[in-house]
Amino acid sequence: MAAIADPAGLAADYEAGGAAVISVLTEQRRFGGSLADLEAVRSRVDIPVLRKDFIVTSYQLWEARAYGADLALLIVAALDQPALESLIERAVSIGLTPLVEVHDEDEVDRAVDAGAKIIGVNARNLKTLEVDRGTFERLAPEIPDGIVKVAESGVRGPHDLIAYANAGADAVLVGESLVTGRDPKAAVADLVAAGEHPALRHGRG
Ligand SMILES: O=P(O)(O)OC[C@@H](O)[C@@H](O)c1c[nH]c2ccccc12
Repeated sequence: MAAIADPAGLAADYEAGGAAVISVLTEQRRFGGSLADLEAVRSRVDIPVLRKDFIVTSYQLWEARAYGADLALLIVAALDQPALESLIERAVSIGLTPLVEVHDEDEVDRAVDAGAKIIGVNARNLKTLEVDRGTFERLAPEIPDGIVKVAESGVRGPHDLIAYANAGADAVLVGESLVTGRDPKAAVADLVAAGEHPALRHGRG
């Protein structure tokens, strides 16, 4: 994955471009992120910040809160069902909104059963890092109405965002294409404009 020289500066560009939430990868060993990045981003932007990491203990939720996160990613594949349930509950109780990440039908069921209110369908296989853009379209119908649906990974530009929106996505989580692009603020603004197109309002918002 691309290294980010100045995460807080990049986050400020995303905010200026109209991003609704900033996701900060804090996983160090595989992805080179840090809690210092989370703290730096938090102090630079006014919009909500998501801690993106492999969270498996409630301590990591407290940590997320202490370093300024508003949301925390909970990856279903990394957790057994009792752990998923207790981490969702704990997150909510300390004022963190959980974004519950799934990769297949079985994980959707587990997320729903555990009480997830926001589910992210990650098109990227976390073992191979390969992206299958059909994943969201396949899983979205399995997610009950009333749960916010986030399409994660693989958004190269407005075209992919529109495809996800047409498949039922309420939001998208975008990493690589913004990190490696030339003008992150303009790239976010293009995505936001595409997402606001009236033709995409299928009875939502
Ligand atoms: O870089 P992309 O394809 O735009 O994807 C962003 C995000 O979905 C992806 O980075 C991600 C989602 N969940 C994760 C968990 C761990 C590491 C990375 C991720």
